[in-house]
Amino acid sequence: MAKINFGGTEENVVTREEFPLSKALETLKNDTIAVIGYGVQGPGQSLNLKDNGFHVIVGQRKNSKSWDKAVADGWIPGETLFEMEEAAEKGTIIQYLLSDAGQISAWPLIKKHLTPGKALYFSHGFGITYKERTGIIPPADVDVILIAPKGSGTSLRRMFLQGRGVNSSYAIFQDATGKAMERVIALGIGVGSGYLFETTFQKEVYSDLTGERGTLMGAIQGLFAAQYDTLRAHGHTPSEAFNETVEELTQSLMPLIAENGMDWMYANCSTTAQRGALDWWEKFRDAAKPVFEELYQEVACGNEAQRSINANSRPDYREKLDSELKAMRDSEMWQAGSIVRKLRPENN
Ligand SMILES: NC(=O)C1=CN([C@@H]2O[C@H](COP(=O)(O)OP(=O)(O)OC[C@H]3O[C@@H](n4cnc5c(N)ncnc54)[C@H](O)[C@@H]3O)[C@@H](O)[C@H]2O)C=CC1
Ligand SMILES: CC(=O)[C@](C)(O)C(=O)O
Ligand SMILES: [Mg+2]
Ligand SMILES: [Mg+2]
Repeated sequence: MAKINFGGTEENVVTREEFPLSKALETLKNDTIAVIGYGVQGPGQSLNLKDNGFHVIVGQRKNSKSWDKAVADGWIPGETLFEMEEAAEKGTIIQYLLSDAGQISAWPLIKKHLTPGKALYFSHGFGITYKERTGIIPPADVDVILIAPKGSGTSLRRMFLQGRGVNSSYAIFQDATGKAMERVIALGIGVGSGYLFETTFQKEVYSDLTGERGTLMGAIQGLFAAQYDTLRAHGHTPSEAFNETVEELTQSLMPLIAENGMDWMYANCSTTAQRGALDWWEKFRDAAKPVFEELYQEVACGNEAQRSINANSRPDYREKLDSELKAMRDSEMWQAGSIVRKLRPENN
């Protein structure tokens, strides 16, 4: 285990150098990894594990879009693709990758097959942390572990195929076999992570729910909309408002932040822009801080989890989500965006 100093704080990190793929394969050589659920994380994790040489099977409801996708991706019904329950029975490591609400309804089915010595694996701290709400209480004689890739399952697969990878956090909730640590690390390396950051189930879910509701998804759309609407209200055209709000950020400036940090992005903009950004950022921080504090409290007390369980357990949750996403897509800002994207020089 390496100790790495992150801006003054030492943290435990497992690296691929100390735990290479060959060691991961050796650790799990007698295991069958059953990936339950083939939505977004399921395909990314199962295909990466398979390509890395692990013994993987997939469990998914028959007669579903995800089943057809699994077949199209090369999983073979009756050999490597099964109904969820059959896969759970065959697997010694059960990667529970249904949606968080799906995990609640399928739990009785999975629980039956958690015989002593097996491992139950999550990619989110949700089911375990909010167990009073989810009812997910694993038997005491199985390992309960977590690998949470810090990215979409789509990126996990794409970046693996590009020879890159997405790092993950890892946690152990229950070590029944005495081998939970080597098992969880082997799985993290197996899904293609290069570095594994130590966390707990609770820390993972609190930070994840805050992040996706905050800067990663919720706050960024809110900030975009506020600026776009302001520019439009003052007579700027849709293309001008979109370019100055989204396009320049994603195409030009975000890649610079990713490469070398915020100050370096600033340094590659004009002195005029640097002056203004340095003067204004704290005002935006102070305006947003109370909203983030409220968000964190809602996450920590379980209200956010409950809202998501309620909404996503409804039989028509998919239609509802699709119609909300459509409303976003149809908004003037994102309609302007779809045209601006087509006009990128490389698409010409
Ligand atoms: N989407 C992502 O990229 C990320 C997801 N995670 C976590 O990974 C886990 C899996 O998430 P996703 O891949 O997004 O899941 P998802 O929302 O794509 O659903 C996965 C599968 O669950 C099935 N499903 C849903 N409800 C079901 C039910 N009641 N019975 C049986 N099957 C049902 C769906 O058909 C689908 O194939 C979750 O714990 C999530 O929080 C973690 C990091 C990123
Ligand atoms: C992709 C990811 O890590 C998220 C945003 O937390 C999620 O999809 O739940
Ligand atoms: Mg996340
Ligand atoms: Mg999440």
